[in-house]
Amino acid sequence: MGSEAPIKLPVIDFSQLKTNNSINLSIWESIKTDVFKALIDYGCFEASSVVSIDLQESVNDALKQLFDLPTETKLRNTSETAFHGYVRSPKVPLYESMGIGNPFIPENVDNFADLMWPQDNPKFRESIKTYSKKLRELDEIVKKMVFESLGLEKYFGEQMKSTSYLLKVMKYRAPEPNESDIGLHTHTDTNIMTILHQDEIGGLEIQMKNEEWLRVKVSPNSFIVVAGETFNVWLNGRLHVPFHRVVMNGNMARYSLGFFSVQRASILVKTFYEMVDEEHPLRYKPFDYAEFLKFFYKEGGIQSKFALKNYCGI
Ligand SMILES: O=C(O)CCC(=O)C(=O)O
Ligand SMILES: [Fe+2]
Repeated sequence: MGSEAPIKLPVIDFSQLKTNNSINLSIWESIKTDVFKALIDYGCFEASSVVSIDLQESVNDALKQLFDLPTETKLRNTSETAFHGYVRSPKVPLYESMGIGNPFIPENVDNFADLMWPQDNPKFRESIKTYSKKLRELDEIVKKMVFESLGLEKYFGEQMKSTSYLLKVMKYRAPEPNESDIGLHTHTDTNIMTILHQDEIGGLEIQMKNEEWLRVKVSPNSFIVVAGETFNVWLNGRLHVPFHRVVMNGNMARYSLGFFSVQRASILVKTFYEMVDEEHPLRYKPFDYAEFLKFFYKEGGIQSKFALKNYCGI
């Protein structure tokens, strides 16, 4: 009675993977097994020790400064892609977000910083640039491990070239006493993979395969790596793609960020031929991710919990 251990996400430590800048192969193999299993069983895991506590703290400070800017300044963050610039919406009243495309390209961070702080903010620039490089490295490592686990190495380089990235920074204000505590509604990520970080306030909840909701609490410099629907289209549904949401509690604002990898427009998302056999019949038709996003945002796909399956499922 009450003795069942609470479910916890698998924790995978990447800090020993490289010694003197070269990969330790036996550690690579052991982490690879854990990563692949976690993405099949949970669709996510905690990646620990990817950045230093100091770097994480300077990014946390940067986010607070950014969201404290006047709304008219934040509105300068625009994008051709819906929801990639500054977002505020009555549908998610606690939520506010901004985006930097391909943030490991220094010029993209500089352009964003120039818009927000014409008088300059060198600390913001430097911390976001270093941080984004680390996140991109983690993204590549995790994907390479999954590709290797399934004998798909030959596709890896090509897939990485057809990927673009978005660093989305988010603030959730605390709800008023008569307001809902939902910060972000239940959804799956439709992109390839997301690397999330939340501050000490917490609030991220992930649904397990048994439908139980797990309130995620991780170390201050850890990330939660989450498989997205596009990844599962490539792999014909072999991964678990978890529903997740943000539920606020307490009276403090919450800050989080997500490093989203997305298939570039005009390069079709399609299942690898090797992933289809009698036991695994083809589950998805090829599609263009940018076209899907138009459907998602304009034709009400966003209302559906199964938007991508509705769009391209067989
Ligand atoms: O703020 C968070 O922790 C989650 C954000 C999220 O799930 C998303 O933007 O897709
Ligand atoms: Fe999400």
